Order: sequence, then structure tokens, then C-alpha cells
Amino acid sequence: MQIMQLTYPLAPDLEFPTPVVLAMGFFDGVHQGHQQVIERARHLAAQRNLPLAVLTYDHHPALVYQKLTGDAARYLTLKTAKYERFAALGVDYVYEVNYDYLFQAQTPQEFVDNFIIRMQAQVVVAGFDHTYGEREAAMDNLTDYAQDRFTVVTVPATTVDGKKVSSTRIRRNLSAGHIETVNRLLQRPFQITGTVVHGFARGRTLGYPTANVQYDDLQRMPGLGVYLVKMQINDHWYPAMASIGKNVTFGDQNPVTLEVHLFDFNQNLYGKQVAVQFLTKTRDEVKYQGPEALVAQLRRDEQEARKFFKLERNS
Ligand SMILES: Cc1cc2nc3c(=O)[nH]c(=O)nc-3n(C[C@H](O)[C@H](O)[C@H](O)COP(=O)(O)O)c2cc1C
Ligand SMILES: Nc1ncnc2c1ncn2[C@@H]1O[C@H](COP(=O)(O)OP(=O)(O)O)[C@@H](O)[C@H]1O
Repeated sequence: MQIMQLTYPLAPDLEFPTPVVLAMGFFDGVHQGHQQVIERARHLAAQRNLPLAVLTYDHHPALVYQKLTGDAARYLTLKTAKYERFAALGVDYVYEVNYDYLFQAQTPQEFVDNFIIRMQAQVVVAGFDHTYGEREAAMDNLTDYAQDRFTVVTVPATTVDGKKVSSTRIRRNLSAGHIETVNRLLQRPFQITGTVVHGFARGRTLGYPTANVQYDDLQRMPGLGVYLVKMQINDHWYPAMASIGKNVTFGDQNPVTLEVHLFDFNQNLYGKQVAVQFLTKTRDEVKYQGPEALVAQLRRDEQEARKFFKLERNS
């Protein structure tokens, strides 16, 4: 898969490599609905013997209109993860446009002429609620702007439990710790990546060493609480229990950290690049009277986790 980074206005002599079928969207999360759009585009590309391109943006479009802080600025899938999903769905080209003030100020017709036509799109595929250009034109009008130069295919809403699948719905469920719902809407486990860094070296004294996973500040995370997860180290996935929390038993001012205790495992992980998949939330974070009460709870957490993963106790 080839990635082309583009800024508006495109250089007059910039040439796109080939006619394509073009799927358009921001695709945060690459959820079931997004997958339907890209798969539809892939089938059309195969029928016409054309490569499949995705036109997407380098950051959230809303960033141009307003100050985004906290979770509003964060993503379900960071760029690398998003592009990995695209590649897995058979995308040949990613046309990543820098979404800036001037780009969004184009009229819908200008956007079509400056981008879709320049990209030699033969067919343009997008979800039913996709918009483009400064007047936020709808898919219904795209055929008018196309002026017979390409075909428009609009993919209807994908629904789960009678409700539209959307990035907003997934974000809401993620914050609420409804991981099973998130994973159903994504059609895969919610996953983040990071680096194992040092904490306060307290975990080992409790009998529960925890890998502190430092993740990107722009990564959206599940709400605070205790989770059953799998952690990937060197291509192997290990069952584990994790806490996203402020270690409230040990003070009121701690930052939020992701800490992962792996079962039947004893290796130095500092500096390791890891991935963490979230499977279910088991409880909220609790402030205990002291380390003994926390350890007693961690033992119960471990029992529950071992049952979930069908792991024998080996010590
Ligand atoms: C499964 C799990 C559940 C946890 N639950 C709590 C909790 O309810 N309350 C709390 O204060 N800390 C909780 N912790 C975090 C521990 O306080 C933390 O792992 C310990 O302080 C070690 O910190 P360190 O890695 O900085 O050494 C939990 C950790 C894990 C792995
Ligand atoms: N079963 C395990 N689960 C998680 N980390 C482990 C495990 N066994 C050993 N480790 C190592 O121990 C470290 C965590 O120990 P801990 O005392 O919690 O220190 P820190 O506060 O630096 O995280 C991990 O980063 C990893 O290198």
C-alpha cells in the first residue's frame, strides 16, 4: 500500500499514478460501517480491474473550526493503526490530505474538480452521511458535481442492535467501559500500542508486577477501571489483567496510567513496544485502605481472570 501526502492546492504538475476506485472518509476506528464502504469499493475496483484508493485526512476535520481538548482531540485509531486496517482491507493507495482552513473553504464543485478529478477516480464510494466542501455537500448531490465524469456509489448505514454503527457510538461505549459492544461494532478487539516504561517499582512488592504502557496522548482510551486484556510482545499474545487508573490507593494526585500484569510471566519488559487488546471490563478502580486490601482484591481479580482465560494456577 502506498501513502501519498497531499496539501491544498495540489501542485499543477503533480500526477496521480493511475485511474482508481476511490473510497472517501475520515474512518476513525475503521469500524463495521467503514469496512462496508471500503469493501464495497474493493469489489467495484476488482470488477473494473482498477486499484483501490482511499481519500482521507491527516487529522480530525473539526480541528479547523474549534479548539479540541481532552478526549475530543483523541482518536479511536491513530494513523498507523488506521492504515494497517486499510492495508488489511486491500487498499492500494492512501491519499492523505492535510485538512486545513483553505482546503475546507473549497466549494463542493472545487473539491470535486481539484481532488476527485485530479485523482482520476472512475467510481467514488462513501457512506450515506459523508460530506465534502465548505457547504458540507451531501452524497446525494455528488452526481451533479461529477458531471458524468465518475460514478457515485453511496453505502447505507450499517446497523447493530437496530442502531447505526458510528465512531461517536463507539467512543461513548469505550468511555463507559462497554468493551464487548465496542469490539462488536469494530468487528475486532479494541487495541492500542505503546512502550513499557518505569513506574514506581511498587507492583513487584505487591506480588503483582505491572508493565506500565506509555501510549500516545492522542489515543482514545477506555474509561478508568480494571480490564481483562491480551498483551502482544514479539508476536505472541499473553493473557493479562490491566488497570487504567490513578493508583488511588497510593495518593490523590497520580496521573492516569495503563498497567498490565501478565500471568505466569517473568521477564524484563522495559523499553518494549507492545500492543494491548481490551476484552472486557471487570470493575471500577477502588481506593483501598492500604496495600494489603489492594493485594487481596488483586488475588480475587486474578482468580476471575484465570477463569475467564481458562488458565490453571501454576504456582
Ligand atoms: C488488575 C489491576 C487492578 C488494579 N486495581 C487497583 C485499584 O482498584 N485501586 C488502586 O489504587 N490501584 C489498582 N491497581 C494499580 C496498582 O495500584 C498498581 O499496579 C501498583 O501501585 C503498582 O504501581 P507501579 O507499576 O507504579 O509500581 C490495579 C492494578 C492492576 C494490574
Ligand atoms: N508478570 C509480569 N507482568 C508485568 N510485568 C512484569 C512481569 N514480570 C516481570 N515484569 C517486569 O516488571 C516490571 C514491572 O514491575 P513493577 O514493580 O510494577 O515496576 P514499575 O513500577 O516500574 O512498573 C515490568 O515493566 C516488567 O519489566
